[in-house]
Amino acid sequence: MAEPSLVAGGEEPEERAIEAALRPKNLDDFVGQHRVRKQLSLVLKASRMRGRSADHVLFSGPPGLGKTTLAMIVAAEMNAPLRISSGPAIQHAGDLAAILSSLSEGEVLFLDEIHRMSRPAEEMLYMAMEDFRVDIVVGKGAGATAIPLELPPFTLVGATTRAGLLPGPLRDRFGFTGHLEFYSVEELELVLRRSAGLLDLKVNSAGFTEIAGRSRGTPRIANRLLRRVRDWALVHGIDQIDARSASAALDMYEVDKRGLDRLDRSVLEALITKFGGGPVGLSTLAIAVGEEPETVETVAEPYLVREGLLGRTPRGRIAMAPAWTHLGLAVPAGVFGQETLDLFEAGPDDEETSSEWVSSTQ
Ligand SMILES: Nc1ncnc2c1ncn2[C@@H]1O[C@H](COP(=O)(O)OP(=O)(O)OP(=O)(O)O)[C@@H](O)[C@H]1O
Ligand SMILES: [Mg+2]
Repeated sequence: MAEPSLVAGGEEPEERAIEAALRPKNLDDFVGQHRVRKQLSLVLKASRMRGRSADHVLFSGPPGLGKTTLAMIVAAEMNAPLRISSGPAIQHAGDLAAILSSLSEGEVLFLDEIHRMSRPAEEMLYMAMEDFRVDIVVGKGAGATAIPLELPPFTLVGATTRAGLLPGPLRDRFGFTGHLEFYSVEELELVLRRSAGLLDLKVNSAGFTEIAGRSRGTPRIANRLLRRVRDWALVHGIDQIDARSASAALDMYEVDKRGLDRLDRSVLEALITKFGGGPVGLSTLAIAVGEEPETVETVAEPYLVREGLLGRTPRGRIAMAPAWTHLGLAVPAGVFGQETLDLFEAGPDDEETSSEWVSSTQ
């Protein structure tokens, strides 16, 4: 199997440590997402004025856009302690009861990947969110009794890459939902400027623009590419990074002008050269590029679909007209353009193509 992609990245501890170091610590440092930021700021300010813990908050959106960062900012802005857990870590209602019963007044509980919590835990959470109370069940079968337990007021901050998978009753119990959008190139330039300052790196405006344009609308990717450009500059003895050095560095890492990496391009190349543009089934396509179907589906496809380069149809994957152009090939007659893709996207209950963005990590 190929090495982890630069764009999809990995979960190495070093990676996480750097990510933590670059995280904005307050709302003023958080770039972009103006609507969410303004609304959240108001919610937090009002709770501070009332002297109460803030309403429960949900952040949704694709990976790497700042959900965890915002959860930490909520706690910081409320001057409250923060407890972190996640849906997959809470498999039994008892796991959740243990966390809830040890919260202190005003504490912020961050539940990442909240859509992956077990059903019984989820039901316990409903009551905790609404009434600040849980029923602890003691014993089994007919002799089981529920002992009610009062909880101190707390703020739940949930994060999910798949808001569509959250049950309605859970979604309704959040007082505020912030949906994060992909960032513009200009916003990513600001993210990069801030990170370059923290990393003590000299980059000129054109250099920032070059990196931002290849970052797939995602701050996490922007920061990652910046670090690779930094390595390249160091090795090549370059002091001030400009568009040319940024571009040479990212070309070397095989991240192209559109943010596509090696895997993305080999998927498109295989689709076009081996299968005449498709349709071809996912597993056949995956074999052709020497990857697991899941990797192709979750790592490469979401961005290719978003960029209008690849279409998912009931009969398999197809290359869209811009895919030929992107690879420098002439578009053959009869190839699907964007209008046709929109037709496929219209299917109401095909989750992968709903307007709600679908995580590339699940
Ligand atoms: N608005 C922003 N301004 C500056 N930096 C940001 C912003 N949003 C995200 N980042 C940076 O991107 C990195 C990833 O953000 P974060 O971990 O919050 O994403 P996430 O939405 O929680 O992703 P995941 O769904 O994978 O958990 C952080 O290290 C942070 O430095
Ligand atoms: Mg996160």
